[in-house]
Order: sequence, then C-alpha cells, then structure tokens
Amino acid sequence: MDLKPNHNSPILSDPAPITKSRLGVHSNMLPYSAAPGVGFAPNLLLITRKRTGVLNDVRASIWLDAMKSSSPPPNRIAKDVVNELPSFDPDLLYCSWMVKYPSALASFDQIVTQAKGKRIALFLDYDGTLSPIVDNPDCAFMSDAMRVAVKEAAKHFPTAIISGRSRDKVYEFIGLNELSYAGSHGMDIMVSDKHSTNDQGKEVMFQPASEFLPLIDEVYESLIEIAKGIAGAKVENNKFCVSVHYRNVDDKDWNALANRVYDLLENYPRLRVSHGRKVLEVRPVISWDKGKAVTFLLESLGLSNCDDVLPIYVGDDRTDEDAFRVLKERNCGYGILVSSVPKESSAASYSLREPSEVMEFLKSLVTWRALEEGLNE
Ligand SMILES: O=P(O)(O)OC[C@H]1O[C@H](O[C@H]2O[C@H](CO)[C@@H](O)[C@H](O)[C@H]2O)[C@H](O)[C@@H](O)[C@@H]1O
Repeated sequence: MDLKPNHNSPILSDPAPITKSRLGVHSNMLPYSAAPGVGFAPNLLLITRKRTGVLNDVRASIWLDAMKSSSPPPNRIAKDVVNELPSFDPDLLYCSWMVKYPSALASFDQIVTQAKGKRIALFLDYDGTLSPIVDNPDCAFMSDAMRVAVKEAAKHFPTAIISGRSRDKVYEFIGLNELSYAGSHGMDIMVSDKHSTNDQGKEVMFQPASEFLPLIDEVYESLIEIAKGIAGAKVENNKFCVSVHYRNVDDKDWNALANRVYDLLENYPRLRVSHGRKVLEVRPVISWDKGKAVTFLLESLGLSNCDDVLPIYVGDDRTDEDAFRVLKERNCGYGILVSSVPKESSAASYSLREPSEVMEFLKSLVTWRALEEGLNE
C-alpha cells in the first residue's frame, strides 16, 4: 500500500480497495493488530468475501478472537516464552515472560546507564498506565500521587501524554499545563509552549485527520444507535476516533455488537477498526498512529538526535505497540509495556506490572536525574 510518509500527508493514497483485493477481506474488517504478528491463520484472509453464513462465521470468529485476546485472562499462556509447563501457576508464567520483558524497576540501573549525559524524553499513555483500568471510562481518574509524580518528572524531562482519548478529555483528567498532549491515538497533537523549540515559543498544534471530523461525527451518531439494545455497550466520542466499549457487555453479546459495528463500517471504507482493551476503536484509514506521533513530537521538540536523547515510552495497550516499534526501529530509547499478565508478543524492551509501578519508575528517574544534576554542578 502506498503510504505517504511525510507528516503533512498521512492520508493513505488509496485506503480501501488495495487491501480488499489483496486480502479478499475489507481492510476495516481486520483487527488492527493483524498487520505485524498476525494473531489468526493467514489463509482465513484469502477467502473471497461473500455474505454467506459460513463466511460470516469466519468473520465473526476473527474479531471474536481479537476481542477476547484484547484482555486475556490471568492464566493465559505466553506461548512464545513458555511451552509446556507442568502447572499453570500465573506467577511462574509471569516470571517466565519477564525473561523477555524484564521489569524496568529491576533493570533501572541498566536503563539509566544508557541515559547518562542525555536528555530523557518521556511519553506516557493514560488509561492503564497512569490510571487503573475501571469499568466506567468516565471515571478513570488518576491518583493525586501519580499527578505529582508526572509533574515532577516533567520538571526534568520533556513529557508528553499519548492517548486514545480526545485531547480535551485526557487533559481534563491530568490537568498539567507543563505537558504536551496527543489525543485520538496521536491524531490531535498539542506541543506545549514550555517545550516548543520554535522562535516564538508558541504552542504547536497538528491534526493530521482533521478532514475526517464530519465523518467521525456521523459514524458516532450511528454507533450510538446500533449500540442501543446491547446492554452495557458504551460509545465514546474521542474527536478523531470513536470507542465502542464492551467491558460491561455480557460475553454472549460481544459477537452481536461486533457484527453491528463491522456491518456499519462497510458503508465507511475510509474508516477502520482497531482493538484495545475491551474496546473497538473506529478510526480514519490514515497512515498515522501513536508511533508516528512520537516521531512527530521528537522532531517538533528538537529531540530527534539519538546521540543526545533517550526517549522512553510507557504504555499498556495494543495501540502503544506502534510507538514501541518506532523506538525499536530507531534503535533509540525504550518501550515499557505495562501489564500484570504475560502478553503474547510486544515490541517493548521492558515491563511494569501496573500504574503503581509506573509511578515508582517515574519517581526513581527524577531522583536519579536530580542526583546526576547535583553531581555535575
Ligand atoms: O491510549 P489510552 O490512553 O490507553 O486510551 C485507550 C482507551 O482508554 C479508555 O478505555 C480503556 O480504559 C477504560 C477506563 O479504565 C476502560 O473502561 C476500557 O475498557 C478501556 O478500553 C478510553 O475510554 C478509550 O476511549 C481509549 O481509547
């Protein structure tokens, strides 16, 4: 697919038909994670798309698998790490998984050794990283202690929040002016004037999906309609994308909800679905994601030189994998995956179990840098 890589034109030159003809399945039917590390049999993708009962079953099983795997149960086996264990002790499985993704706290010395003499650029996801996952998305508040930890970190390191939420909403939750914010999975970026490196020291705003706004508003209204009648389903407008939550939907209704969403999206070839934590994310088919947002922010902040800067990205979700991958491909900086269960594969280098460990990590970074700055005086 011909992507236009420059920041000004993230629009795919031909979003829908190429994928359709190549895969036999419409692009917006594919779970977002289907690109690298496909989680289902590739031959399923070669089936010619016809609205037969059998094919609907196949389609349903693809997204149902993706929906189930979006929040794996605690005893789910990380197959690439542990093959045949005599028992399914969750702690043992987690420890085995951590061989590949060591704790960022236990590996702290190793991380800061790489940061010596460099600026650290911090990128933080919100839900599940700074705030615990809760049933009601409107009540995902971060603790005051976490807010202080982020505020302190931002005194030493340029810090940006990168969230699937709308930028306004995530700002409302965090409330710190000294940060840069990228909402809507990086499609709504505001670089703080505190960080801005342009002549005027002004805020920089970048919205690569602005032309999709009317379409998103339209699909949001339709999603609200189709979610009616499915108990527990919740639709959230995130400005440049829409979340359809199924955390509070009975398992037996997941398929029905997904069918309604994907059926609706057949009328919107310029939109696609990605999978988050018990949420279907409807978003524009553009070549833009959290990884691209990280690259954009590093460049806007004058922090793209790997010799001077160590970027660290902390996130818990599949959508954060794009950012982990960018750091890995640049061979510059670290992705830290927040998860209390083994995940099948990740481009992160390290792990943390939960937001409380993220807070501990941020505090340790601040203490280390303050000490380093003191020593250098
Ligand atoms: O990129 P993020 O900041 O992690 O945002 C991703 C989505 O987070 C929110 O949903 C998730 O957290 C909710 C509150 O804990 C939880 O109820 C839900 O099941 C999770 O998927 C947010 O509501 C979504 O809009 C974001 O896209």
